Amino acid sequence: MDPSSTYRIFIVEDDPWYGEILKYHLSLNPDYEISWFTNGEDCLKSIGACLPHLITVDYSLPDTNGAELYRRIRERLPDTPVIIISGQKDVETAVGLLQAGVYDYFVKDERTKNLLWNAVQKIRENQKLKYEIDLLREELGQKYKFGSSIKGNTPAILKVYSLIEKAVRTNISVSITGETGTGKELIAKAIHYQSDRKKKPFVAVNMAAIPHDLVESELFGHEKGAFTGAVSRKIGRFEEANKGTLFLDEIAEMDLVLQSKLLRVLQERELVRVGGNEKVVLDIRLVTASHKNLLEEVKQGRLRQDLYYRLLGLPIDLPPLRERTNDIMLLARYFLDDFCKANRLPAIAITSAATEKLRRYDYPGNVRELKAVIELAAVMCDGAEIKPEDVLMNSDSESLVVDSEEKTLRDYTIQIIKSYLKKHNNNVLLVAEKLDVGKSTIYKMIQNNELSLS
Ligand SMILES: Nc1ncnc2c1ncn2[C@@H]1O[C@H](COP(=O)(O)OP(=O)(O)OP(=O)(O)O)[C@@H](O)[C@H]1O
Repeated sequence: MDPSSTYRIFIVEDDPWYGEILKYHLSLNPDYEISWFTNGEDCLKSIGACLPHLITVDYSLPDTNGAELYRRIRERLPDTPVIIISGQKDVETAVGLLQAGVYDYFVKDERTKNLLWNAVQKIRENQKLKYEIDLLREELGQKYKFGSSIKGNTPAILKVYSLIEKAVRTNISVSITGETGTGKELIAKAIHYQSDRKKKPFVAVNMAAIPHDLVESELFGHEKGAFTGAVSRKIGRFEEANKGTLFLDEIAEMDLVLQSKLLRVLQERELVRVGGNEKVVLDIRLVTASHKNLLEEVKQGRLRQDLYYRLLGLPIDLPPLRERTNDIMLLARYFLDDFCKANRLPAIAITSAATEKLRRYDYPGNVRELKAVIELAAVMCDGAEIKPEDVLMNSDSESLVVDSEEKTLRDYTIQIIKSYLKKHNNNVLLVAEKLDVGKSTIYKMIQNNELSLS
């Protein structure tokens, strides 16, 4: 329900005078469409006809009370915020209602109107954000479908598609293995965004990237004061991923002590934050990835065998690109079109000699490297077609770093000019001529500190 256009508020209030006040006050915002009911049954009946974004409920009603009406609303509208407005200040009832999940509890006095006004605004803002996040997640779901962002037609990759389809039907853990850049994270996202969990978070954690002494608190969170520097409570990545998917990348990098903690959390399906007592119940799908052979890690004593079997679930092995050469040109075309679109360039062709060169290379960095090679070729070429000399593999040039992602055209331009300057002893005129750019372009980059003549 989009909360940004007409915003439907139900008021349940049997006191005609107070009901009129609330209705009048909230109607001051022309976006709000107010429906006023004097008893609980009428409100429940109307829920069937149109869905409210928010409901305010007077605690004492002729046919029911606020707690009972809240319970019945909740059965039908689990996500709609309910505010209870009561004639009496009853702390025990208020605490009980808040624990049951009502959004807020106001006592009728001179401040109620303003409190309600502010609460409605805040709730609506949150609902708008949530609505936008849902839309974005929906879009991401489309993005991570086979054929849209995961490309490949070779039997090896078709087998991977069929395993993903099997994985999304259940909540089974998935362990993905494959060399760097083969698409492990992409597959993990595809599983998440095609599963029932797609509207909940996808949280990715690279075990190799977290400093050793912070891993536990990063994964499981900590309470305020748990250790020096723990100035406030921190929610860990497991909790962040609750109801969604947790992707633990480079799982083999975990030390043995942490492995036993992880095993306990997975077995008990609950965790306790570092320095705390409260148990947090977990409902996550776990997807792990590694470029190492995990069974070999078990044999070498670096990975606990019991953890290995816990994590294994449905194993998916991603073949390196050199073993699926028939996918190279499909991927190359896809990355090239994508790059041209993102940089508003006209479509670029690939000559057959360049195709040959692209197909022959063995891509130690796999799909990620192919993507970088293609993007660089798009920059190096004459704008119409990619020729073999535009296809620069890592092995062709030490000075050109082609394995990074998400660069802009300008980043690439700077990178290339830098490498040419280095190669030609900072001879700006020669470099300008060779790259067919104006020398003033290079001088301007030097002036802007984007380049230096070192
Ligand atoms: N089949 C594919 N179709 C389209 N793009 C792909 C495919 N496989 C990988 N990619 C792209 O290649 C890049 C690297 O993929 P990803 O990060 O998923 O690899 P990875 O195996 O997780 O790498 P690492 O082990 O280094 O973390 C990403 O830009 C991804 O979108």
